Amino acid sequence: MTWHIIGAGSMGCLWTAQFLKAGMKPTLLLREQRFHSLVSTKPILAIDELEGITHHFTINLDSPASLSDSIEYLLVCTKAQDAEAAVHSVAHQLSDHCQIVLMQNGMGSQQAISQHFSSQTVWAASTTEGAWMKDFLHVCHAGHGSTWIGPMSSTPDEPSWQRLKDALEKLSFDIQLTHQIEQKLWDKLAVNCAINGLTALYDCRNGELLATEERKKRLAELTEEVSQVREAKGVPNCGNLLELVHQVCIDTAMNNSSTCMDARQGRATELPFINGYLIKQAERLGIETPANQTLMRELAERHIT
Ligand SMILES: NC(=O)C1=CN([C@@H]2O[C@H](COP(=O)(O)OP(=O)(O)OC[C@H]3O[C@@H](n4cnc5c(N)ncnc54)[C@H](OP(=O)(O)O)[C@@H]3O)[C@@H](O)[C@H]2O)C=CC1
Ligand SMILES: CC(C)(CO)C(=O)C(=O)O
Repeated sequence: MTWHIIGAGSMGCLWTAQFLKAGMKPTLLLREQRFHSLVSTKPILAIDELEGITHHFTINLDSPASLSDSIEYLLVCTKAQDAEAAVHSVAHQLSDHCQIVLMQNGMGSQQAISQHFSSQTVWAASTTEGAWMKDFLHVCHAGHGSTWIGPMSSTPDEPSWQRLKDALEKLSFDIQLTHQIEQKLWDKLAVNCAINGLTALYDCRNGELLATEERKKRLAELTEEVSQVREAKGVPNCGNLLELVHQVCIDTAMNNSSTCMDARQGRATELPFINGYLIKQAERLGIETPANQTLMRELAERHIT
């Protein structure tokens, strides 16, 4: 069984390395230009493990336009704003029974892809694994975590669950297939709605959001609005969301959030799929979200979008 991974950034390289470590032969799909610049080289993927060891693997690279294989398992590791285009770019090669796993933060891209690719089985993942890129095809595994994967499309039949389970079973990551992926996505959305935008606004580490009463108040207001929308959509709360947000601030105290890093580097952020998604859902339900709207306005004034 062969996995194709699209997006050769932190997550794409991290997961590709896991398949290689497990003795599988994944293909990593690059953007056309990047792929063609590498055609005459023998590409090596390097991963710095948390334990201090660096592993090197020779790797199969390809690009959406050059690809001749049919795709049976596709792992999508782009940012949320690029995910739909990435899946469309390989649509011609997706087999009818292809399993597509979406690794994006935020929400909205998963729903759009699962609606469009209704003949394939679309799964969404939520992960607490952490990784960052040291260089092109050189990834650092920054933190061990867990990954939950569940169906976005109407519940897949038993053979589809089994096929996905089999395709992942050799990996040493903690992976749980779940019927409750929507709850996991909403938990992560609450964390990202509260932490990501504020860290970009204050240009601070995650832990510094707990440093003043004013920041803690904003965390609480942002999280409360996520709770209200989630409840109105009928997604059960599995615990206290604000406690979860505080715990993530503590556990990742020294980290700069992905949005803070994107803002520093003048890149587009995933906020339209985080606070932007929440605001749109709230509008449909007639719920006010002043904390999230104020935050998005303040960020836009600083050209963080
Ligand atoms: N890094 C982490 O620790 C974690 C990340 N996540 C989530 O995982 C997702 C991926 O994040 P991450 O890996 O960090 O992001 P990166 O920006 O590091 O990687 C995304 C990669 O996808 C490539 N890409 C985008 N569109 C295409 C396309 N059409 N064809 C081929 N390649 C494409 C990008 O290329 P280019 O640079 O040219 O655009 C880039 O190399 C995000 O939603 C993120 O929030 C979740 C948990 C942890
Ligand atoms: C959990 C958190 C906030 C960790 O930094 C994250 O998901 C991100 O940075 O995007």
